[in-house]
Amino acid sequence: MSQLAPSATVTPAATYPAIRHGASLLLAFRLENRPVLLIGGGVVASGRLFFLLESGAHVTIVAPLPLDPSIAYRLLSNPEQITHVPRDYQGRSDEIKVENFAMVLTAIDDVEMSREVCHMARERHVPVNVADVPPECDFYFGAQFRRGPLQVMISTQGMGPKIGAIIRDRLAEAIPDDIESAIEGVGELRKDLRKRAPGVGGELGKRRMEWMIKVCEAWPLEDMERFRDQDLRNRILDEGWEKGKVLSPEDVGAETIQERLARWGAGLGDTLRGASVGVVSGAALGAMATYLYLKHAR
Ligand SMILES: C[C@@]1(CC(=O)O)c2cc3[nH]c(cc4nc(cc5[nH]c(cc(n2)[C@H]1CCC(=O)O)[C@@](C)(CC(=O)O)[C@@H]5CCC(=O)O)C(CC(=O)O)=C4CCC(=O)O)c(CCC(=O)O)c3CC(=O)O
Ligand SMILES: NC(=O)C1=CN([C@@H]2O[C@H](COP(=O)(O)OP(=O)(O)OC[C@H]3O[C@@H](n4cnc5c(N)ncnc54)[C@H](O)[C@@H]3O)[C@@H](O)[C@H]2O)C=CC1
Repeated sequence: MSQLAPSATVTPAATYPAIRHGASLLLAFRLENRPVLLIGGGVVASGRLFFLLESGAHVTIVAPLPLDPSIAYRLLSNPEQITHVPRDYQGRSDEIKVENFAMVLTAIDDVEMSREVCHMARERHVPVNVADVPPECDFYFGAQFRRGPLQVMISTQGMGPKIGAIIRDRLAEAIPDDIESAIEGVGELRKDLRKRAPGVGGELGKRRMEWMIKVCEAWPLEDMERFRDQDLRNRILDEGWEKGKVLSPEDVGAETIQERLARWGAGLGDTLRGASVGVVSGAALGAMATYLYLKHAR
């Protein structure tokens, strides 16, 4: 309870949403290069490992052999991100201490050991997830999908993980195709804007944010991938930002052939970088060009 300052005005309660307890705090946890302890080597641990590797964490896995095949594969494919200790975790007597990690996860079929690990982690204020015992989780995983920079997670507060996965599949279907290009385009535009109007906060920061909000509102999601084109970004900044205006897609006109080719070039580059074959034949290039054409032509 706090004492309101005498000058504070209280707005009627109806103005603000009511607090409904029972929610989790949804966050995007940044783990790049941070150490995480993963105990267990089965199929659930394998799912945890995948998401940890994508986040850039360094994972210490303590689990006896045999490991789930996908974990064995990751040990070979991402050795720099994983340390494997091939034995059972011993709880309090183990020389691997929970306090040396940013996060601790157990995915084992030993509830007593899981409970011990949970207590150890909580004593040291290290966030912990125990896959088989929800009350021993400081945070839950959720059903999720990723499209480039976009990540979506569904939580049902532990009530129904499978229904969470079904809802996730429906949401994924509803997201426009190639949303990653739209987000990348906006990211590039924000980066260029910051070069012209650098710094944090202040009047300039306010103007920058107001302008970005208006740009995002003026452009349909499906068109924002065009911001990946440098010439278009320059135009939007020169004729828009510099003059206190916001250009809409109508203002800049339909995409020019040059812009489209530039975007295709970027797309083709990505495709080639992602290709697992070293040599791409002329026929394959032609097929890729057709694919990109169909993908981008509207
Ligand atoms: C609390 C939580 C803790 C945590 O794990 O963080 C938890 C707990 C438990 N799950 C159990 C069972 C199953 N879990 C799944 C699947 C997933 N479980 C996930 C998350 C969570 N599971 C957290 C809450 C999430 C939320 O709030 O919605 C998902 C979303 C994410 C992920 O794990 O990566 C992933 C789907 C990902 C995907 O499909 O993409 C399936 C289905 C399947 O395998 O296909 C089954 C069998 C069917 C069923 O039981 O529904 C049991 C054993 C129950 C028992 O013994 O009967 C417990 C323990 C308990 O409930 O007591
Ligand atoms: N949260 C979730 O989404 C789900 C949770 N579960 C629960 O999660 C737990 C793990 O599930 P699975 O991976 O399917 O089990 P699993 O039986 O395939 O794997 C268990 C792993 O833990 C290892 N292990 C056991 N004691 C250990 C110790 N002291 N130290 C290190 N490793 C140890 C085993 O060697 C094995 O590799 C189970 O209790 C299961 O009920 C199951 C399905 C989904």
